[in-house]
Amino acid sequence: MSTQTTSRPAAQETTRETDNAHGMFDGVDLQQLAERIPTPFHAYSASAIRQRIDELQAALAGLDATICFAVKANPNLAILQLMAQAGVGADIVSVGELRRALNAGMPAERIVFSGVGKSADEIAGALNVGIMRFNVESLDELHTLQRVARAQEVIARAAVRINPDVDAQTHAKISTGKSENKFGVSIDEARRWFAERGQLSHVQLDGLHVHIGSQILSVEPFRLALQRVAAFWRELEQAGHPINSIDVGGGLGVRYRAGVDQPVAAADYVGVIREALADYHGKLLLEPGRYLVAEAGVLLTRVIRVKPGIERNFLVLDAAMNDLQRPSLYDAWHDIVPVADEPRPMTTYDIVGPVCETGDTFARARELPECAAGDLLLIKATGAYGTSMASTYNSRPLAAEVLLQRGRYAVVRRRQHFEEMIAGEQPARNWETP
Ligand SMILES: Cc1ncc(COP(=O)(O)O)c(C=O)c1O
Ligand SMILES: N[C@@H](CCCC[NH3+])C(=O)O
Repeated sequence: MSTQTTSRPAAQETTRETDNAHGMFDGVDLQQLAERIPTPFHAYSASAIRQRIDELQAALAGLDATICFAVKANPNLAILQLMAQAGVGADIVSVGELRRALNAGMPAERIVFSGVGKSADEIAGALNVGIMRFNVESLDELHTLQRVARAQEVIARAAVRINPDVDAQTHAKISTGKSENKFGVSIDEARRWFAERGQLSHVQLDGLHVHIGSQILSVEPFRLALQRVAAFWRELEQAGHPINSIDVGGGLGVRYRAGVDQPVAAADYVGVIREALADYHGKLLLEPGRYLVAEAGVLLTRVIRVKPGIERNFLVLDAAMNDLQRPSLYDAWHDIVPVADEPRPMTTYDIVGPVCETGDTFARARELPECAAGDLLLIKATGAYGTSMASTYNSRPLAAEVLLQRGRYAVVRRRQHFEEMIAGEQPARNWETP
């Protein structure tokens, strides 16, 4: 799919914190943990998240850069708190995410608002708390921002999201930087915005933003997109439109399949940013989501039963597509391993959940040590876009989330009660005419 063109070795295959050999994860014995917390549940390693933040911050040393974590990757308050404590801000796409970021202690001046569908109410809410910047994705949105800011008698800071027409070489559903995608505007359109920005009395349009997609495993798409943004920035400077902030988006890929995926190291990624924007000395923003949290998370699940099917052997787990959608939605690979480290003969299973559709499949024809009912398994690299995309499909309550740190654990979301799941629903009693 993509080629690794950098000379530096890719990010290390395992780290001390994320090493789950012998059933340990951030110093916690997962067998013991699963005695305390009913499966399925998500576990995150705080140490592994901090390690990723440190890696990226170290790579950015000397630059005027702020990391704004893409909240959509994992909006758990404890995760956001961890980010806030490390000086990381937020990239939000809804007022729900804004509220989470503020509740977690992220200062408004470290929050950027992206997305093609910001409503006037959402814009008003974000302006009210004084967020750092809006990444504006259409002319209509720019006019709405001007209108709302004027009504509030404030100046909104804005960046135009450029669609650079670059193929991120990733899954089509998570590619965002091609001209056929709904995101951003062309450089031609952005040029017109700047030419006419004198008409914007309440919007300070002085930023550029680009985000070409997610789970990107090569530096080349980043390089190409940034070169296009940099050329446009130079053109704007010469035309007398100073740019104070360039937001390079997120998209850095992670290792879902050991021995196969070769993620780009943070230093190489930042190297590309430094190179493409060598003559730019303003503020830099980054919006990584997956890179900071994916490999720091695992989904713990037990085998309900082994079912010999007509053509295949099925391993039926207590986790399902409602707990982790990625395999069903994108045919995504996640490594799956037994927690117990005993030698057993290998066998081949289709690994499935209890939900009533064939798409509820975590892996097809996967080689695993022979399993039995009650065995504890780990589905790996589920820290990003796991719980954030979870649902209660088949009326399965949302799973618990647990934060681990050097041998200790804290439940950061308890398993949803059935009553909570149906809260707000009611029989059709009071019929009204609109
Ligand atoms: C605007 C924007 N920024 C950042 C991200 C985070 O992406 P990732 O999790 O791939 O780093 C996304 C999602 O792709 C996005 O749409
Ligand atoms: N939900 C996607 C990533 C989407 C990125 C958001 N812009 C995934 O699980 O891979």
